[in-house]
Amino acid sequence: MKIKVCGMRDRENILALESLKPDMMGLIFYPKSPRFVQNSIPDISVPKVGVFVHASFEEIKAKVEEYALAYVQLHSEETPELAERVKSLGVGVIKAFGVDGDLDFSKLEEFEGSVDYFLFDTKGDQYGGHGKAFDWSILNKYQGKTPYLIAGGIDLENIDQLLSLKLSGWKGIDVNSRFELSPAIKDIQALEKLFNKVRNLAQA
Ligand SMILES: O=C(O)c1ccccc1N[C@@H]1O[C@H](COP(=O)(O)O)[C@@H](O)[C@H]1O
Repeated sequence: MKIKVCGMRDRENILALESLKPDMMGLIFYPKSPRFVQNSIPDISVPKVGVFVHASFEEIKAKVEEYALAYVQLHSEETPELAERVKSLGVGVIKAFGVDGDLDFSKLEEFEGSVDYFLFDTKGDQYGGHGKAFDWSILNKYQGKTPYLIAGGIDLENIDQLLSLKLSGWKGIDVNSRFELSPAIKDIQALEKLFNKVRNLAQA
């Protein structure tokens, strides 16, 4: 089970998180986010994911180069054509979809083969980072080939329930605001508890 920690920005906090060896670390390049990254980021061994909302190919390319991103997360209404252009930069692509009471699975089909992961996040009045979970049981209907991550309000209260689910295609979790002490500053001790739960389960 992969663990992505998103919304990082602060140098010391990033270095502390690196010691937990997450599979991916997310940097948010959306100016309206309280986690918007404009500063430099320390060199780390963890693959970095740039999160974009309504960004052009040129903007994404510039950040891929400046921050040595391993993945690009497209978190708004992007087209499969943009996803393919981004992939041609040599990065992995994560395409996010908002989930509320329902999810139109046919919307995913046009991205099959163009992206490395889907990411299912709770639909809300902002693009992400609202800290609310969706009803994960909807993912029992998933029949696609692309592996996916689950995001949206994951915390120490609901992780046991989430980890008890058997969902086809599910490869990881993405955590963010529910582990924050303040915007973009994560509680490393709380994350360590989460990592232990997820990794103990993987060994069971
Ligand atoms: O966190 C943000 O500010 C944000 C802004 C715009 C797009 C995505 C954003 N974050 C993503 O939100 C999900 C889940 O966050 P949470 O756990 O519910 O707080 C995660 O995929 C982040 O990448």
